[in-house]
Amino acid sequence: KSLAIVGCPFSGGQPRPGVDQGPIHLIQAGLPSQLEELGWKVQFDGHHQFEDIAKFITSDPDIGKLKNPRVVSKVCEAVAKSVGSHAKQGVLPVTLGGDHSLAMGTISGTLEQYPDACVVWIDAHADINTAETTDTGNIHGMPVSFLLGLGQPIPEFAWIKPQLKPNKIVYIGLRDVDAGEKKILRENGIKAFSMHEVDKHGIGKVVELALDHVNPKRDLPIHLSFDVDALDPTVAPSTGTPVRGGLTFREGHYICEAIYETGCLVALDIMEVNPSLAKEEEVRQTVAVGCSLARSALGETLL
Ligand SMILES: N[C@@]1(C(=O)O)CN(C[C@@H]2CCCCN2)C[C@@H]1CCC[B-](O)(O)O
Ligand SMILES: [Mn+2]
Ligand SMILES: [Mn+2]
Ligand SMILES: [Mn+2]
Repeated sequence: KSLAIVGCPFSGGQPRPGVDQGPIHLIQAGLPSQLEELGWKVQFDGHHQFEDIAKFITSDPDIGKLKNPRVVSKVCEAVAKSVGSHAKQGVLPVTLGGDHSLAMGTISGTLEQYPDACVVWIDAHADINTAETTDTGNIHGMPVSFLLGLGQPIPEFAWIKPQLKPNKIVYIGLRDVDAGEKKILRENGIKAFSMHEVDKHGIGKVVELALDHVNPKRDLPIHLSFDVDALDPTVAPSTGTPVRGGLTFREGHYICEAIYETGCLVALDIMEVNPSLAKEEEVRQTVAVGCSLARSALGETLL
């Protein structure tokens, strides 16, 4: 079994510097050899993929509220090609962010190869704002709306085929959802397990219910997109938009272990590790949790 680590040194979907250094910190913490330890054949295409794209875009004025729209779009398009080509070769793409706007690329790539794939989105946020609903204009808060084809089409993002259907995505960990996003979730009947449901049912039941919704027969490919800010800030402090009251270390890892156990995982994203936002020990802790989440999603077990 082969996997390809797709390092995405990209921060254009949000304003805080440093998240582009997430991949190199995860790699330098030893992730490739940790995954080889689990029996994976690991390929890594280097730290500089996608970096030169921004150079060719000399001007990138806001489109409405959207910031860095052309660079975000072009980088995500390149990520889609990379993820799609790995998937086509039967190689499991492990995308390391970088901010969560990159999921427009990773999930587009997955759907190219696995049109029937479902998406499990682990996050404090829904990342489903449209150009009309976003308050910040930060595109890392919007990828799901593009993947679903919601809101007015934006020519610069025309490459994104709205292949994802509302009943093929499920969220776990939500606790900071904008009013406009709540409306979108409701109107589209999108299933979301907030931290309230996690408290109520326990993580085991929530994962079961989430998979029952998007993958009832456990026979569909799964794309797991994990934003480390889904975890409580005491667990993953060095991230761009921390929100209190998040998943425990174990709840986060349980989700990854349970997804691996389905045998359906075809793509993994570990996003929003920003190694420049906290003290050295907290950065180390956040990077370490990014690596351990990846290991758990890729077969590491406790016994
Ligand atoms: N919805 C958001 C957006 O910017 O669109 C607004 N939110 C920050 C905002 C601060 C004030 C209280 C309400 N929340 C961040 C989120 C995007 C997170 C992107 B992710 O990839 O980190 O999940
Ligand atoms: Mn390659
Ligand atoms: Mn996110
Ligand atoms: Mn988030």
